[in-house]
Amino acid sequence: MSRAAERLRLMINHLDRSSATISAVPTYAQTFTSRPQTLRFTHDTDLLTPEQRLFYEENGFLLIKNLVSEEDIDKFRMAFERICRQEVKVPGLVVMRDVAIVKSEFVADEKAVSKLQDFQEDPELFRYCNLPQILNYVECFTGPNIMAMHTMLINKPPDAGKKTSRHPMHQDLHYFPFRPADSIVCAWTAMEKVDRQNGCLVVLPGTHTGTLQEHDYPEWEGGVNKMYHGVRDYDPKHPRVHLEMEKGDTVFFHPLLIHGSGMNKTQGFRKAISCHYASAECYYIDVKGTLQENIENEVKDIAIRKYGLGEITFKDTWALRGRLVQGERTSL
Ligand SMILES: CCCCCCCCCCCCCCCCCCCC(=O)SCCNC(=O)CCNC(=O)[C@H](O)C(C)(C)COP(=O)(O)OP(=O)(O)OC[C@H]1O[C@@H](n2cnc3c(N)ncnc32)[C@H](O)[C@@H]1OP(=O)(O)O
Ligand SMILES: Nc1ncnc2c1ncn2[C@@H]1O[C@H](COP(=O)(O)OP(=O)(O)OP(=O)(O)O)[C@@H](O)[C@H]1O
Ligand SMILES: O=C(O)CCC(=O)C(=O)O
Ligand SMILES: [Fe+2]
Ligand SMILES: [Mg+2]
Repeated sequence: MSRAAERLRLMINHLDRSSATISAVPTYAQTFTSRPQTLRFTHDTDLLTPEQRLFYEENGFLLIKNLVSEEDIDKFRMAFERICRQEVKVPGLVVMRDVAIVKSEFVADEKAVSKLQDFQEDPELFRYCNLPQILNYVECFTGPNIMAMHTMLINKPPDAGKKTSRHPMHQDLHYFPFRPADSIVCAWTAMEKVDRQNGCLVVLPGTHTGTLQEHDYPEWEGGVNKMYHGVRDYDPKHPRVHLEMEKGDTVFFHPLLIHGSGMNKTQGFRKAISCHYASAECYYIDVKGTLQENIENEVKDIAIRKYGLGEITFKDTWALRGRLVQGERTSL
């Protein structure tokens, strides 16, 4: 047994025996989730410290400082700018504009773009998903066979005055027709300093131990972006944590963790790059008749309308976009 594993075993024994909390483990969730008796959400790869494993088990997220170099982030930023200037055309890429500016005149400029989605065919941006230091952490949550299922570069615009720059509280699993949830993880890297002013991520710690909630468009007066569904009823009293991060810091989080982001009150475009990974052993599920049927219908509509695809299944919209990044492609 490795030293880290041995420390973890001792720690778990301690948890099982004692009702006291461990002061070394910073925990936001301990008042409303029971402490894990077994480790359900993490694998032992010798990378995570026992404290980090317990933190993720209890809170559903883990922030790693300074994981991606400035140099890489600057390169991703340049790749983003080239796409905005329309100097490259990337197959499958979805360029989204904020609902508040979408009706205004088109300008080929980063100021018109609020999000790039599905950049798996852009070699420079997709390099993010293959960064070894990211995959080493991802493996702790997915195991060794890893698929990159969903890619995004978010360029959160200054709020145009209608609060449309907010991202409602949601669970990413709502969008995914594959399981098990515990073998899925999102990596989200700040491309610059993100804080409450420019709309950092906001998470409800511990909610990853719950179930998938019903999602729908929130009733916001100023409008809501396409597909920005939110959890219909979440407990507004649940403690929230604002994840303030520096350039290169990366948070890994569980797809059931309820999270969103606040308004961008600055004049800058807040940038982050992210990838949702899943174990290649995950399997597709049929979401017909479930809470996810509304998103299935929306995604299928877009696939048909935008890509001129005939009948396509929700499952296939994912199978076509997913890419193997480590190990063997077995099931997804
Ligand atoms: C190989 C198979 C391909 C299958 C493709 C399937 C594509 C769908 C992908 C969606 C999957 C979502 C997965 C997310 C999973 C992770 C969890 C993340 C949580 C989120 O991030 S939720 C948000 C994710 N969704 C998006 O980002 C939406 C993606 N955006 C788009 O699909 C397009 O940008 C959009 C919104 C459809 C617009 O594109 P386009 O049709 O090119 O734009 P037009 O300018 O022509 O406008 C058409 C029409 O739409 C209105 N519009 C435009 N932008 C918006 C907006 N942001 N919000 C609301 N409405 C918008 C525009 O006004 C036009 O309306 P009309 O009434 O004038 O027709
Ligand atoms: N009225 C609301 N209904 C639903 N979700 C909301 C509402 N207000 C804020 N949120 C969501 O809560 C999350 C964070 O909101 P928060 O209140 O922390 O941000 P903010 O108001 O922009 O910033 P701050 O509180 O720091 O001033 C975001 O996901 C946001 O979309
Ligand atoms: O970057 C953000 O503002 C939130 C992104 C997010 O949660 C998502 O796209 O799923
Ligand atoms: Fe999300
Ligand atoms: Mg607020």
